[in-house]
Amino acid sequence: MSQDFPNCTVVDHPLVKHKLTLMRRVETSTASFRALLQEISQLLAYEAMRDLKLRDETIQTPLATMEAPVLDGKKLVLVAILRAGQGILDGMLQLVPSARIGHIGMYRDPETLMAVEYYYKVPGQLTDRDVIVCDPMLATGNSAIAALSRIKNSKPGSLRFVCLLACPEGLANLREHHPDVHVYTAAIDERLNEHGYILPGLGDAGDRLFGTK
Ligand SMILES: O=P(O)(O)OC[C@H]1O[C@H](OP(=O)(O)OP(=O)(O)O)[C@H](O)[C@@H]1O
Ligand SMILES: O=c1cc[nH]c(=O)[nH]1
Ligand SMILES: [Mg+2]
Repeated sequence: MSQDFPNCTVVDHPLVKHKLTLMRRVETSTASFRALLQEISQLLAYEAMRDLKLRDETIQTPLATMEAPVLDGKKLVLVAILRAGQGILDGMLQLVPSARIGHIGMYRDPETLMAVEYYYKVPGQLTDRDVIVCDPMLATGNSAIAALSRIKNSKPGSLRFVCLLACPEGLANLREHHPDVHVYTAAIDERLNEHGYILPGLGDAGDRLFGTK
């Protein structure tokens, strides 16, 4: 848990730190950025999924019968905040291919920095499911707050948020609106600039992931 933000776990691992540094570098190509985001998302998932429930199943090894733990992938719902959240979702799906998927389309109004929703498709029945909302950037926190509020209407069994980079302003805002939602991130950067971008950050995650600039 982060010292200043009890609602946040910084996944503080050399592999995560190294890959994040590569992603931050301005000269990193779109192809590398995409591959790195998938890889780092799997490392973040390792922590974010640590307390998922298992059930025992009777299996046969070559030598014996045993009760062995299995995940119920269908109980897990991964929700990407479009566009950039798709990069995290793709990485996590490789670990839990049977997870159910949701998409929330949102963009930030550049003037107000408020989130504008343009798409919502999430499995309807969430009451007995673990939901992980994915978006690489927690900047003002407005997009995450809006997405989490929307999902809470369906009363999920549990709800957590995974990002790549957070900042103090976004974490404080998120904590104020959703104190019950734990955040997993690779790093907490210094601050926001006057345009609502994370410093030092990595720039515009969506544009870097999809090569749109
Ligand atoms: O915490 P916030 O201040 O709300 O900022 C974070 C949001 O900004 C980015 O999305 P963007 O609006 O650029 O959309 P995109 O993913 O389509 O590029 C990012 O992927 C988050 O969704
Ligand atoms: O630094 C930031 C802030 C919001 N969205 C991004 O993609 N990057
Ligand atoms: Mg963007």
